[in-house]
Amino acid sequence: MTTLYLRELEIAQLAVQRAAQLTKRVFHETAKGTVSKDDASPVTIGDFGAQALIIAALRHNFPADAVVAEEEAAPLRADPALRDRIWELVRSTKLEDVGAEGLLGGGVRDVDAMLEVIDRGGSKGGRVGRVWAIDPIDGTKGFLRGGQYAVCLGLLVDGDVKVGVLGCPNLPVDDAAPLTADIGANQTDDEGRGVLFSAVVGQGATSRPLGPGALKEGKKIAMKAVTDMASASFCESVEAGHSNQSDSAQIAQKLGITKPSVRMDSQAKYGSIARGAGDIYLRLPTSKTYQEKIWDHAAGDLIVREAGGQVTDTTGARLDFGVGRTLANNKGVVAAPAAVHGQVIKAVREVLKL
Ligand SMILES: Nc1ncnc2c1ncn2[C@@H]1O[C@H](COP(=O)(O)OS(=O)(=O)O)[C@@H](OP(=O)(O)O)[C@H]1O
Ligand SMILES: [Mg+2]
Ligand SMILES: [Mg+2]
Ligand SMILES: [Mg+2]
Repeated sequence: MTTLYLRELEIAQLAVQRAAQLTKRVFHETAKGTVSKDDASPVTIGDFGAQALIIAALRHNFPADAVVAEEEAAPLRADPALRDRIWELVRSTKLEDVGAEGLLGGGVRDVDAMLEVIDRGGSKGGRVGRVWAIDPIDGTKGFLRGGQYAVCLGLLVDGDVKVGVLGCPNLPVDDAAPLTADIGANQTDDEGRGVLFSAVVGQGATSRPLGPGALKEGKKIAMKAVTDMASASFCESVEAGHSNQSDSAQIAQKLGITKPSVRMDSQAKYGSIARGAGDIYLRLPTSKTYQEKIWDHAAGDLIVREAGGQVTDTTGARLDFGVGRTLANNKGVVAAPAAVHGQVIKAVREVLKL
């Protein structure tokens, strides 16, 4: 039993590590090739490049698996200059460890293969079979602002998350480092930064340095016990449009939480609470129509649950990853240590009148 999903875990970790090397290069460039998508959200050359490298690694190792990924190649087909900038990044990003690079299949053949591989992320998802969920850069706005972002990869089997990996280049390596108020801006990936969170179902969650060298043994991580709500705080989005701020203030008041929320972009929030640096992840619906995307939650959901947490929507129902590309059956997210999750949900339901 203990070797279950071992190969999937190894490939996922290496694929995320390699993709994060690409995003780190873009993070340090002033011109990030930002394009605005139809929903007015940004995407950069880093998002496209990381998606190409991750899908290439998955296709080499698990050619029969379906892939649900956030980005598509259409804007690159319409803009050869943008396409060529991404190709240059993809072509030249390799793992230092030749053996590890070989395991990933050695990258992408040419520029046309890159466009093709990016568009392999268009699966509908669903309840049956193996589906990889990819967010090549989660928290693109944070990435552009110099805040937190994450490279995210999860494996769903028949709708359940079995493997989750999060690469967070701008979080401290040290699991015990406290979360500072300015974690959402002016971050670096200097020495001491860059962490890779992983989990396999039934086998716990770990953290280890993200790179650039060979991946070291992971350390088990666990959520911090919340014994007193007065010393706890919420971990929430930076973007006000992604989580309802006035509802969260009322919920905090009901629970007796007095500390301000820690604001951080991306699934770095899930990783941070899973290792006990933060307490409770709260994401409250801002609109009746927005459906959360599976790639924004799959890896984080498993990592938190394997670290001793519970992850549900605002009604207390588990996140349902088996209904397609979105979490159509869920509204919002509440992730907390198992012992206090029920108490948090009660307050959320009262305030949201659920
Ligand atoms: N309206 C609305 N409501 C909720 N969530 C939304 C909404 N619009 C976008 N998104 C998704 O939010 C992803 C980033 O989420 P976070 O809130 O964790 O980070 S951030 O503080 O907003 O950067 C972000 O992921 P990326 O696009 O990968 O950055 C979006 O998928
Ligand atoms: Mg996006
Ligand atoms: Mg995202
Ligand atoms: Mg993204």
